[in-house]
Amino acid sequence: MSKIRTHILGYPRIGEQRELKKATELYWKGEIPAPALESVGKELRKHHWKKQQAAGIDLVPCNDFSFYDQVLDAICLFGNVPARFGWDGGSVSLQTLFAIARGARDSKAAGSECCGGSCGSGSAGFASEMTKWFDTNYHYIVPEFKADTQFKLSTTKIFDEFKEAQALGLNAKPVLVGPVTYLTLGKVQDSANPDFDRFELLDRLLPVYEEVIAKLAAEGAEWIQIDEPVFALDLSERQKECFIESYARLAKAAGSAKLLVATYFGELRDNLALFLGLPVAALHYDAVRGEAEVDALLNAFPADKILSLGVIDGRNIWKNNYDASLAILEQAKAKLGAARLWVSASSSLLHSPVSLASEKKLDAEIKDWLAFADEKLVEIVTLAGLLSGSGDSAALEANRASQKRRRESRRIHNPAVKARVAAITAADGKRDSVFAVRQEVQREKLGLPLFPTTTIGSFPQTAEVRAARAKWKKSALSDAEYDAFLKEETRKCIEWQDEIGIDMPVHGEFERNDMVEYFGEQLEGYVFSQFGWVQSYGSRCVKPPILFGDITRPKPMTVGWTSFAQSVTKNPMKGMLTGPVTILNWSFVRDDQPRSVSCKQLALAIRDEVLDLEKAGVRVIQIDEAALREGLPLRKSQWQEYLDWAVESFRITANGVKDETQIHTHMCYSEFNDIIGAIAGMDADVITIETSRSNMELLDAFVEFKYPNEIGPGVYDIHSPRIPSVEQMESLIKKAGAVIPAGNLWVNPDCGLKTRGWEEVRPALINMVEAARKLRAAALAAV
Ligand SMILES: CN1c2c(nc(N)[nH]c2=O)NC[C@@H]1CNc1ccc(C(=O)N[C@@H](CCC(=O)N[C@@H](CCC(=O)N[C@@H](CCC(=O)O)C(=O)O)C(=O)O)C(=O)O)cc1
Ligand SMILES: N[C@@H](CCS)C(=O)O
Ligand SMILES: [Zn+2]
Repeated sequence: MSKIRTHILGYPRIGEQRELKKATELYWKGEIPAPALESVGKELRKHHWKKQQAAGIDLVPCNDFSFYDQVLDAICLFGNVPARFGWDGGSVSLQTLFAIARGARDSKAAGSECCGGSCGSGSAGFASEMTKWFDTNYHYIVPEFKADTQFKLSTTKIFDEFKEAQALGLNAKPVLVGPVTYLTLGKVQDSANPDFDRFELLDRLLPVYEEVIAKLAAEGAEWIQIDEPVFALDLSERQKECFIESYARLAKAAGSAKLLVATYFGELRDNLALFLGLPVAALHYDAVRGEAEVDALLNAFPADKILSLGVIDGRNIWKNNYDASLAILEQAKAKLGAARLWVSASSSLLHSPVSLASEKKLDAEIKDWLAFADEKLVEIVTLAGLLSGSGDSAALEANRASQKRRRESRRIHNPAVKARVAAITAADGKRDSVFAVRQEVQREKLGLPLFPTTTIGSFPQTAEVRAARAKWKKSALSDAEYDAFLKEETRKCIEWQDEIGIDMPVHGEFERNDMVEYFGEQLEGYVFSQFGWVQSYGSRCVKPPILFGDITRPKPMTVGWTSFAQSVTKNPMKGMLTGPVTILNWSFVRDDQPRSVSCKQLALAIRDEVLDLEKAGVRVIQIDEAALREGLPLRKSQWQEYLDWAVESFRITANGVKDETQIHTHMCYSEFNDIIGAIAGMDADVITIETSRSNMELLDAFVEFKYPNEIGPGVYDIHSPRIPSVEQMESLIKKAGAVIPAGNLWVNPDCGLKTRGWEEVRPALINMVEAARKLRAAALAAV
């Protein structure tokens, strides 16, 4: 029996202890030079290849490493650098790469980047936009196109990393984002030609792909992986034509090298025939998200190609069920034969934490159910071995036993929670009165001025705050000391808000490591790791908590902090919670029940918190749903079903309160046009949204829909270190005021202030309050 080959599409780049994050941030601060950062990158790549090799992976990827983002690497590879960065047309430097991602104060000195997000449009080298990668919590840099965009080979990274692997004795598989995905993910930013069709650029882009592929082939690459995850989306005829044209040309350019085209994150549906017809040697398919389609795929699979089946979930942390995977793989083997079948993970392992090895505190019972990236490597190799008939039958038995332990664990199932979900009725999601009635009651109770000012919740998570938490976690700071420190931070923050005249203060979220992890840590049914970091954008990482069982809230989670905060001020304090949909979308969630059920369990737990806050006298409660939109399925036909249960979950959470309690929600970086009906259906009294960078354009959806409730369109771009002036914010509020009734309009930043420094936040909020005051005075004078 021939051996079945194994490979992965990509490996996490951050390092087991986030070495890449730490080195990159030191470089940004000027504390280490570029060669030192390069050397950390090189060591990490070597370490990652060695781990894959040691696990027995046959074909390791290269160029999956990145100092920031793989799409940004492609932007640099193709010389698609926006003109504002002053690139001289030579090899794109690391400085320019970071400037595209983070902004450059001076386009001629593109290394002097200035922010952790992106600079506002007033700055010469403002950063390129960043947006989420499909339905993940990973963000990529958006390529920018103009009608006259030209492409030319402009970096050697992909060749250098291939050679680096060669020098270590590995014939690695270079990975590159595909041309149709690249053009689809980019945006036309051309004021002279706003309607330019970006797919017109294909003919200019393909020669660079041909050059890269031919060069890799000449250097000895046996396989080249081209990622085309847009196959999981609804494709236009134009995109389909682009696929045909692209791969006819790339297949010719490959020469002695063989191409593998990878799709992941969803089913192919009506793109199946197009995918299977690509003139390439191998195709990768996500058999986790696309399990229901495997039959159709196998029945139509061409006789001349290799199929790479991703049976290990690259997006979640559960140990693979070997029996279930083997059933799929056996079926594929029977159709294609062992020589034409490869075993892999569904997607790149970029979306998985690195390794379980350093998790010393993780609950032992639950740890036995998990597999992070390193454990997934072993799973891939074990499955291929079992399939080849040479496998480790003890491993199969151990896997069966572990699956059984998980299935039967008493810790997963809580009959009371299941009964409570089953007993949910429409009344649970309904306020006592309609918005117009509530608005009157709340106006009277809260006594807020016109254009009330507030913020979104977090204040700067300074190095001091994070260091105190780190010390407390290591027991170098006692509970009492940490508590006193946090109280002092909170008190100072609230007093300052009162001093500058913020109408509705927040407590600042200093006690929270992350808006999702913090709640996960306090809910029963969750465990959390120590080092389970996953890259979110650039050097920023998140540590998603692990939702493993039925959810309960053993005790109030935020009432103590919010009550303390309220005691500091006479102004109405806004209590701050993360909503069930966002907690779900930013957690690793159980795979043994529908997401909708987990979401409703979370909704009931957060509802209890909302009601406890109300009981404690908190008159305003914000329930953040930052990730509501990103949870939308990739196919439009599935949107409504998701929106139905997501909105219902929010309503269950929020709507048990009295009319006089004001419910806020918040959403950042969302396009609202196509989901505005669902947002209105949430029936929050106030919604705050991110609008400043779009110059209030994102408000259009609310205006067109005649959104009835109150709105706080952001007037301060918190991704930028720039301090907005009173006039800038005044003009944004006026713009909003022209289309939203003045009595419904709030004044606030786009999002939380946790990534900003106090030196930026202080003047920006003082200006914001002043802008609101001026407009208030003008409005009163006009009466
Ligand atoms: C709004 N966003 C969020 C997303 N997902 C979430 N789960 N949460 C979000 O807020 N997705 C979309 C966006 C993405 N945006 C961001 C913004 C900022 C970050 C970020 O700052 N991440 C931090 C890690 C945050 C954290 O949990 N920190 C912990 C641990 C801190 C730490 O590393 N401590 C060190 C010691 C430090 C010292 O001694 O000074 C250690 O333990 O070794 C904490 O605060 O306690 C990051 O650093 O990347 C992410 C996404
Ligand atoms: N309340 C959170 C929302 C972020 S989306 C914050 O202010 O950071
Ligand atoms: Zn936000």
